[in-house]
Amino acid sequence: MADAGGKPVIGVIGGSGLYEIDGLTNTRWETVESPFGPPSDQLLFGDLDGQPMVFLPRHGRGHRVPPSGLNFRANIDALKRAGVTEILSVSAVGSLNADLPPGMFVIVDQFIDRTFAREKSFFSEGLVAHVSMAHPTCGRLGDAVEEACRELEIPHQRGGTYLVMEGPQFSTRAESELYRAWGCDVIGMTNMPEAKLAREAEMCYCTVAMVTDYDCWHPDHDHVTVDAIIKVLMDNADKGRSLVKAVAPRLSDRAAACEKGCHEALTTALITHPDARDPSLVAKLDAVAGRMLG
Ligand SMILES: CSC[C@H]1O[C@H](OP(=O)(O)O)[C@H](O)[C@@H]1O
Ligand SMILES: Nc1ncnc2[nH]cnc12
Repeated sequence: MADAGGKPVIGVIGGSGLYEIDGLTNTRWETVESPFGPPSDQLLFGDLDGQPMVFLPRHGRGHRVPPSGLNFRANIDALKRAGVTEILSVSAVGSLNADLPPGMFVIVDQFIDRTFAREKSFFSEGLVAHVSMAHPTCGRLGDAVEEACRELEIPHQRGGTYLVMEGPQFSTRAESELYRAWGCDVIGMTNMPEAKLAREAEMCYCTVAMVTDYDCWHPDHDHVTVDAIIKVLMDNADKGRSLVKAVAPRLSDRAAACEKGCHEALTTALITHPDARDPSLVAKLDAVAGRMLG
């Protein structure tokens, strides 16, 4: 359990290309068990310039787990159990927008969820909840990421819509054009239901998306391949790691409670009458919804 003495604890979910954190001291990999099953890997606990940090490689060390095989519920539940209050999600994405070339970082603020083969909620029969997803990312965490991008002179865009596809195959040209017509900026396979579950678990969540390719719509660029993605990621890995290092201290002088309301998302969400709740589900939700379930 990471303890920041009432201050925010940052958890980094590292996507493709971000498998470690620079400058982390007092590190230890620990197994965190979750009633929702095994997370992608052990969690790496450490300190970054005195700020407690927890790191989870989204696809596991060695990139073993495909997007549809990720146990998103276990990942978020384990981070919550570890004491994390704010999640910085780092992701590789394709660009759907001519103004977002490879190498650009996008501080995502909206999602369109087109996934269909994933467990999307901690809640189910026996305890029903409906949280708001109107603003799926945390503006306070987004401010910290934006300040860090500016300081490091990383080319970035504040705001953007991330289309989440099921994968694992990349999109067809017709799909890519459709998502562009919808006004989407970037495309990836992992941030949903991650963001929904972070909201249900009352944690701040913000995505920094690193553009690696133009998917398959751009007339002047080849369609995306893993090789091309890895090449851009290697060129940008240092920037991604420096960004995480620069975000962490920006949180340390803040109150743990997020003024955007992320830590109170369940206050108005539970609808099942206390007498009608399933005790076994209530027990499973001890970390995610303990604040509301007592
Ligand atoms: C490496 S190819 C595509 C892979 O990369 C992205 O994952 P992440 O968000 O974890 O960086 C994308 O969504 C695919 O899963
Ligand atoms: N074009 C793309 N489509 C889906 N996921 C991606 N991750 C990186 N580039 C991608």
